[in-house]
Parts: sequence; structure tokens; C-alpha cells
Amino acid sequence: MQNPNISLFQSKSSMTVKIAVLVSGRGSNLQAIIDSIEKGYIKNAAVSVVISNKADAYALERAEKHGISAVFLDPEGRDRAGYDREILKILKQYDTDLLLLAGYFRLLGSEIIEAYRHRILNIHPSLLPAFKGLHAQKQAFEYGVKVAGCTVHFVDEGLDSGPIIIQKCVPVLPEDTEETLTARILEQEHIIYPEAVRLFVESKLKVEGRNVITLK
Ligand SMILES: Nc1nc2c(c(=O)[nH]1)N[C@@H](CN(C=O)c1ccc(C(=O)N[C@@H](CCC(=O)O)C(=O)O)cc1)CN2
Ligand SMILES: NCC(=O)N[C@@H]1O[C@H](COP(=O)([O-])[O-])[C@@H](O)[C@H]1O
Repeated sequence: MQNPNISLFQSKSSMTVKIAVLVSGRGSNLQAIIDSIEKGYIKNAAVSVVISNKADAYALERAEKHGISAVFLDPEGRDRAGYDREILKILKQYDTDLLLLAGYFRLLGSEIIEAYRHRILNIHPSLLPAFKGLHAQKQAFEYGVKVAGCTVHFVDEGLDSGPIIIQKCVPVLPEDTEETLTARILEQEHIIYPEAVRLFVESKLKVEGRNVITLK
């Protein structure tokens, strides 16, 4: 019986890791992942499908421009568990290995988490565990922090509480506004998210309890 507190995704050497991405908006992190695959920074991986809970999410247009299946999954008339089951059907249809949340503004329920334990990543615009939830950049700016940042973490049943993979500090400058700080954080998001996906695809992320060890 394998120890459930230890996990390491093992991709077969010739395997293409199939990635699904959940989005709700602009999709600049999705774009960073797509670009990183297309320029060969992330190898042996492909984004197979992008799913959004918002029909007008520009992220869906970004997917279509790159020949990636773009799916609007309407939450109307579905409870949270029912909506998650529809997502699961699509993930299975595309034989998904890795699920990325990239500006996805719905909480995932336990059915998806259990089905993809330690195979769901999220990008969050703060140095977790500080400033969880929505508008983290605004929370940090209004708190008056001198160092902000961003985090890539595995997704678990809690909100922004999964094991941390990568974090990047971003200085807050005296002349900053919420908008300039948000933009500086976003630049770093576009660096650490592709880096985290590359480490996952290369089977270099080992999870031991709350700790994520990056293997050489
Ligand atoms: N089980 C998990 N689901 C999600 C996580 C997570 O860590 N565990 N990360 C979030 C992303 N996120 C912030 O990083 C986030 C998403 C959604 C919400 C939220 O309060 N959503 C409300 C609806 C908000 C709206 O529709 O405007 C809700 O779902 O009721 C907070 C933070 C992704 N999912
Ligand atoms: N709580 C989740 C959260 O705040 N996510 C944040 O939403 C933005 C999405 O931008 P994008 O659609 O351009 O990638 C990103 O800054 C991401 O960190």
C-alpha cells in the first residue's frame, strides 16, 4: 500500500502530458503556458482543452487561436457538485493528466480533488498563506506590505491551502498603486507558472505531506 502522504507524478518517457485548463477571464497565465509549450520550454506536454464558466472569457479566444478546444460550461441550473461532475466528464474525455487553474473563480469540490489529487495546480497572486481568496493583490496593497508576490500550489479541498510548489517575491515600491503592483506580480506569475508546469511534466515534484520537494 503506497503511503498516501507521498506522491510523485511519473510520466512515461515518450508520453505527452495532456493538460486541461480551467479559466474564468482574461487568460494571460493560460497564454504563458501555451507560449512556453510552443517555444519548447515545457516539453512533452500539450494543452488539450480549456474550460470556462464564463461564456465571454477572453481565455477561450486565446485557446481557439492556438487550435485548442475551448469549452464554455454553463453553471446555470447546476449545483456545485453537478457542475464539477460535468468538468470531470470533459477531463476524462480528453484523457487529462494535469489540471491547471488559471484565473478560475470557482471553488473545486472534493470529487475533482480526489480524482486528481496532486495533479491540480493553481496560480495565486500573493505569498500564501497570506491574502487568500479573491483580490489578493488589493488585500496586500491595502495592508501596506513591503514585499508582495505570487504562489503556485497544488489544489486541495481548502481555499488556497494546498502544498506550495513555487513562490516569488515582488517588492512594493513607494510610488506603487494597486494597479502597478498587480502588473508587477503578474509578470512574475507568467514566469513561475510555466516553471512549475515544467517541473511537474518532468516528474520533479515530490509531495511529502505539506512539503513539495523539487528533485534534481
Ligand atoms: N478547492 C479549491 N478550489 C479552488 C482553489 C483552491 O485552492 N481550492 N483555488 C481557487 C482560485 N481562487 C483563488 O486563488 C478562488 C476562486 C474562487 C473564489 C470564490 O470565492 N469563488 C466564489 C464565486 C466568486 C464569483 O463567482 O465571483 C464561489 O465559488 O462561490 C475564491 C478564490 C480556484 N478554486
Ligand atoms: N484567487 C485566484 C486569483 O486571484 N487568480 C489571479 O487571477 C488573475 C488571472 O489573470 P489571467 O486570467 O490573465 O491569468 C491572475 O493574477 C491570478 O493570479
